[in-house]
Amino acid sequence: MATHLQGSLFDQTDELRLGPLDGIRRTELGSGAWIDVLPGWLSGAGALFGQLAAEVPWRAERRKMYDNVVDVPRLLAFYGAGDPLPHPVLAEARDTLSRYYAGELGEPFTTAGLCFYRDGRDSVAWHGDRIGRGAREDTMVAILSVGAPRDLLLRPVRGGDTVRRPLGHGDLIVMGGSCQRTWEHCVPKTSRAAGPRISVQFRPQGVR
Ligand SMILES: O=C(O)CCC(=O)C(=O)O
Ligand SMILES: [Fe+2]
Repeated sequence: MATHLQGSLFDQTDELRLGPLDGIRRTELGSGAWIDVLPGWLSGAGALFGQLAAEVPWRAERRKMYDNVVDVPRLLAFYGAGDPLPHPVLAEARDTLSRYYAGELGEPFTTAGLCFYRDGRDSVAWHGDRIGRGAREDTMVAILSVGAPRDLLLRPVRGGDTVRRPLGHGDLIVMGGSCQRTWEHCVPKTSRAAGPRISVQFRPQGVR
C-alpha cells in the first residue's frame, strides 16, 4: 500500500535516528493547555514509512452517523500496553518520551494508536481524546508523523482562534495539560494533492 512513496520523496539513504529532545518548543495555548513541537525529531524514516504502510494490520472502520453507517476516513491500528510495536524505533520513541516527560506526566506512555491517511481526502474530525481519562484529567498525547505533511488544527472548546501546526515527515507534537478537554484538534481534508501520511499517537494507560 502506498509503497511507491518509498522512493525519491524521502530520505531513504539516511540512517533511521531519533534526535535529541532538547530542541522541543512549548506553546501555551491557554486554559491550562499546551503543545510541544519538535520538527524533524525522527530522521531517515523513508523506509520506515513504507514498512508501516505495508505491514501494519490496518483496519478500515465504519461508524454510525445519525441514521447512516459511514466509512471512517482513515485506516487504523492500535497497540495496547505490552503489545510489540511494528518497528523497534517506535518503542524507542515511546520510551524516550516517557523518560523526558516522567516528572511532568508522572506515568509512562504505554499505548500506540496508528492512523493512515491515504490521501488528502482522509482526515480526522474535530475532537478531544476523551474516551478515557483525558475527559477529566490533565494528560499528554504525543504524535509522531511520517510521510506527507498535513496540518493539525487546534481550537478552544469554548470558542476562539484556531491554531494550525503543519506536521511533516519525522515531526513530533505533544498535546499536554488540559488540551484534550479544553481544546479540540483535527486533521482536515485538503484539496491540495497530498500523499499518504501515517501518525503514531503515544498515550498513557487509560487515555484514548
Ligand atoms: O493524525 C493525527 O495527527 C491526529 C490523530 C488523532 O487526533 C487521534 O487519533 O486521536
Ligand atoms: Fe486525537
